[in-house]
Amino acid sequence: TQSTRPQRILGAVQRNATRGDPRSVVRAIDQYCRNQEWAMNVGDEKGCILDSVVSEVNPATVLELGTYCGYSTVRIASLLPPHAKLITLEFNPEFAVIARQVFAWAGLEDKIQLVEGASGDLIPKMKEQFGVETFDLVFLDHWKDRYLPDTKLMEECGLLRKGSVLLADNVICPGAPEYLEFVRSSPRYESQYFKSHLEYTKVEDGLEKSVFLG
Ligand SMILES: O=C(NCCCCc1cc2ccncc2s1)c1cc(-c2ccc(F)cc2)cc(O)c1O
Ligand SMILES: [Mg+2]
Repeated sequence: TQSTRPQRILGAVQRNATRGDPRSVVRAIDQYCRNQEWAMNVGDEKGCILDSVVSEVNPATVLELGTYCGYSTVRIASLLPPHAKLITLEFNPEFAVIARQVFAWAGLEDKIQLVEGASGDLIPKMKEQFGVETFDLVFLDHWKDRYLPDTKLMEECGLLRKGSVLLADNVICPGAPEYLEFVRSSPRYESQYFKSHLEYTKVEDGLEKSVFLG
């Protein structure tokens, strides 16, 4: 039977990356998706911006919305301090199966908790079910029309504190216009745009970093 793109990405990791070496996993996925077939990983160019924000925030608690094959999850987890906690939400069970194997290959499964389900259902359960107080960093990379409602939901659920950082992928392509308008005009956020390109292409895209002011 025909393999899926996530299965082929996992194959590229298992063939080309070294077990327990997260950077080699990231490199193997980037080389495959740049040379063989495009996939919606944040990619190497935007990935460097993600790395710099993670290093600057040095978060103890991270929420990622949208796991896919776990490329950005591995990038983030490889930069976290020892007892930090990364929760990543994935809606598609087939993606989740692949991502868990990518985390295992990278040797990061102890730092990452993958939860399957829709962000709108899971965010209200974060405190009681996952023992989370607030998130120091949130990486938004799921359905683009959920960025704004889920940001409002995280505020309502008390999951953001003064200084929490939201980092949103794809604010230009595919685009999240309502989200951009909100974080750039709200007095409760300090926003900054990092211009880049859509993964593995020359198309413009970028990341929006927004600090919650409380
Ligand atoms: O859709 C994208 N990403 C979200 C996938 C949706 C997965 C979800 C996870 C989850 C978890 C919890 N609740 C609900 C959800 S829904 C996406 C798309 C492109 C793109 C760009 C140009 C194209 F021509 C074609 C695709 C590029 C990207 O970097 C993306 O991130
Ligand atoms: Mg994306």
